[in-house]
Amino acid sequence: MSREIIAVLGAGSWGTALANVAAENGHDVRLWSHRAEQVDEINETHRNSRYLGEHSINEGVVAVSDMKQAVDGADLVLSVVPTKATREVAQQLVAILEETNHKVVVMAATKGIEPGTYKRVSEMLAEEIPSKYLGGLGIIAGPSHAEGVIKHDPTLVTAVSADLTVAKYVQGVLSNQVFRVYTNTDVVGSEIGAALKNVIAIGAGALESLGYDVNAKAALFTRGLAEISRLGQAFGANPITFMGLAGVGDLFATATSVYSRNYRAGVQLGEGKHLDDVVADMGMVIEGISTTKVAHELAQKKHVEMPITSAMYRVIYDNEDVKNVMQLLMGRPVSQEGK
Ligand SMILES: NC(=O)C1=CN([C@@H]2O[C@H](COP(=O)(O)OP(=O)(O)OC[C@H]3O[C@@H](n4cnc5c(N)ncnc54)[C@H](O)[C@@H]3O)[C@@H](O)[C@H]2O)C=CC1
Ligand SMILES: O=C(CO)COP(=O)(O)O
Repeated sequence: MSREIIAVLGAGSWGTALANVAAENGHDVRLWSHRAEQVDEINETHRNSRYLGEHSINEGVVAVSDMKQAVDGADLVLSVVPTKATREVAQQLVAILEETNHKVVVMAATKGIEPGTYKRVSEMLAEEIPSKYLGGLGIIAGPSHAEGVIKHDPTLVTAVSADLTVAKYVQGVLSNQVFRVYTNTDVVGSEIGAALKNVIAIGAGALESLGYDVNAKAALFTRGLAEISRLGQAFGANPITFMGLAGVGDLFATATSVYSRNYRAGVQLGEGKHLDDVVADMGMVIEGISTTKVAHELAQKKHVEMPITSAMYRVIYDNEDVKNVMQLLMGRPVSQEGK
C-alpha cells in the first residue's frame, strides 16, 4: 500500500485512535481539531489527555486547527465528529474541496442517525458533499473502543461502502497486525446496527445498576438485536449484517464495556441520575441518547415492533423507572422467536 495522505476530522477519542492506526501504518496523517489547545497538546506531548489519558500517540500524527491544512491534497478523509456535528463539518470540508478542486474518499466513523430527518450519517454526507468531489463514500463500523485500539488490543472493524473497491481501499490503508479491517457492502444494515446498538448498551448499563445478572443481560442482547435487525430489514438491510461486526460484534462490545459512554450513561440513569447531569458529566458524546428517540420514532413510522427501544425511550425521556419498564417488558404476551 502506498503512503496515503489522510485527514481525520474530529480529535475526540475515536478520531485520535484512528489517526494513530493510520500513522502506525506509515501514512501521512493530519488530525483536525477545532480546539487550538488540543492541537498544541497533541503536537507537543503526543497525548490527547482529555480523551485518551496518558496513552501516547504516534509522532506521525500531526494535529492542525486549520481544516484546509488537513484536507489539502488528502486521499482519504475520515469524518469522526458526533452525528450532530456531521453536516456542519461536511460543509466546511466542501468549502475547502471547492477551493482545492480535488476528489477525496470520505469515510464516516460516526455512529448515529440524524433526528428529524432520520438520515444515516453516510446519507447526510452524500447530501452535503457534491459527487464531483467524492472519490468514494462509506463508513467504518464494528466493535472498537478507542481506549482498546490505542493500546493495541486486537480489534476488528468493517469498512463499508456500496462500492467494494472503496471498502477494499480503506481496508488496505488501515489494516495491520492488531487492527484487522473486513469489508462489507451493506451500508444500510451496518449504519443501523452501529447506531442502534447504543440504545441497547444504555439498557445494559441500566440492568447493571439494578444488579441483574447474566441471564437478564443475555435476554436484552438477544431480543435487542432481534429488534435492531427487524428495523434494519424494514429499510432493506441484509439480515446477515446483524450477525457481523457492525451488529452483534459492536452490540457485545458496547453493552458489556465500562469504556462505553452509552453503557456508563445507562448505569447512571438506572441509579436515578438526571439525564442532563449524565450528559454534562460524561464530557463526551453519548450518541445513544438521541438515537433512542430517533429509533423509537422510526419504529412507529415503519410499524416495526421495538419494545426494548420504546422502553428505553420512556426511561430516558419520560423518566420512567427502569424496574417498572423491565416488569412491563417481562409481562408482555409470550410469543414466538424468529418473528
Ligand atoms: N469513542 C469510541 O471508542 C468510538 C466512537 N465512535 C463514534 O465516533 C463518533 C465520535 O465519538 P468520540 O470520538 O467518542 O467523541 P468525543 O466526544 O470523544 O469527541 C468528539 C470530537 O468532535 C469534536 N466536535 C464536536 N462538535 C464539533 C463541531 N461542531 N465541529 C468540530 N468538531 C466538533 C469534539 O471537539 C471532539 O474532539 C461518535 O459518533 C461515536 O459514536 C465509534 C467507534 C468508537
Ligand atoms: O461504538 C463504540 C465502540 O465500538 C463506542 O461506544 P460508546 O460511544 O458507547 O463509547
